[in-house]
Formats: sequence, C-alpha cells, structure tokens
Amino acid sequence: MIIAANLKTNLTRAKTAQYINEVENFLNKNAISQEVLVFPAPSSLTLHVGKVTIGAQNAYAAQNGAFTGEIGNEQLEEFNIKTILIGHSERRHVIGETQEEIVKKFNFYKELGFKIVYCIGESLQIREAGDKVMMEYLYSQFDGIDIEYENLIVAYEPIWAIGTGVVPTSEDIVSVHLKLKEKCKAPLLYGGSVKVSNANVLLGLDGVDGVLIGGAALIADDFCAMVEFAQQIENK
Ligand SMILES: O=C(CO)COP(=O)(O)O
Repeated sequence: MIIAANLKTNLTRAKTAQYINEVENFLNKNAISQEVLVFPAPSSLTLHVGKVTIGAQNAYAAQNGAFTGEIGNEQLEEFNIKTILIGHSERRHVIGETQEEIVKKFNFYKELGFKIVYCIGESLQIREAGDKVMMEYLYSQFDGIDIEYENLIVAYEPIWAIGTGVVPTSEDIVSVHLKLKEKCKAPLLYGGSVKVSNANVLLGLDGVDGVLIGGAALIADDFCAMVEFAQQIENK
C-alpha cells in the first residue's frame, strides 16, 4: 500500500529534516514494504536517498522562467524530486486553481515522467445532492486527465472530511472507491481526517490502496504507526 504524508504549510526546514530522518530510520529498522511518500513544504524540499520518497506539494508547469513566487521543474531537479501532488482541494478551492490549470500542470509533469498523486473530492453540498450528482462531479475532475497514465495515483479526499475530524462511513468510502475504480484503474488513496485511531479500519477497506494524511502525519511517530498498520494488514 501507499502511505503518504502531506505536511502542507507546516514544519521548518530543520524539523522536516528531522521528520524525514525519523521516518527513514523506522522503515529501515522494521520490515516495511509499503510505499511511503512525504510531501514537505516547498522551503523544506531536499535531496533524500532512501526508502522515503520526497514529493512536491505543488510546482508550476514550467522548467523555469518569470513566474514570481513559483518553483518549476528546475528547482525540483536539484533535489531529484520526481513525485508531485496535483489538484489538491486546497489548490482548487483555497488558491483557486482551475481544472484547466490543473490539466496543464498534470500534462507537464506527466511528460517529465513524474509520479503524480492526483487529488479529487467533493464538497458537502455536492455530497448532499446525492450519489449520482456526487459521482458525476468526481468524474468531472478527471476531465482532461490521462487516467491511464502509468505513474498515476489518485487520492479521493472528500473536502468536508479534510481537517474536520469527520470521516465518511466505511460503506460510503468503499462505495465511492469502487465506483471510481470502475473508471480509473490507478492506485486509489483515501484522504480526509485519517489518524492513528481510524487508519487501521480505513486501510482495510475494499478499494482503498493507501491513505493521504494531513494533520495526523505531522508527528513522525504517528505517521510511522499508520505505516505499520498498513504493513500488518498486508502481512495477513
Ligand atoms: O488534505 C489532506 C491530505 O492531503 C487531508 O488532511 P487531514 O488529514 O488533515 O484531514
């Protein structure tokens, strides 16, 4: 399974380096065969050689250039980073990235062979409009995206579950994941208030190939505990 930490706008460079070191040590000391991804804040991107894969939470769809405030592939190449989050709901609804901009970014980093964690998810308003409306909305977030790209990972993160402590029922998660898998065969992660107390159940659900964790991943020990849950499930 794939266990990913989205550190968002948290931790200093020094604390991120310590975090990555703690997770790497855990993976090396234990027989962990999970794929572990860590997406640090841009200021904390670093060259890391080991079992932990470092990814970018975002980057501009350019090698370099006059894009004030952005980082491009040139800055990622420096750290040998070839993994990126694209379409996160905070990029869509806080920063205001359009589907057109997201598609352009997806295509740019796909051409570079990046492993892309492509995020989709609905608002509470869309969910409350019923299954048909919700699934049509989720499918629309694949518009323009090559869902057969071999380095694609999809993360389903209901917006109303992000940072709220509220998690869909297991039945709802399975239902959405299986419907998404009818359309896209890529590994499918669940994200949205995943934490140590619920990760074991979530990771065991049909259609869940891993998790994308925000707040609860900020403590390295807790993130490692959730990695271990995934390993225990796979060892069964
Ligand atoms: O946005 C998320 C991961 O990308 C989920 O965040 P939380 O785990 O804090 O709900």
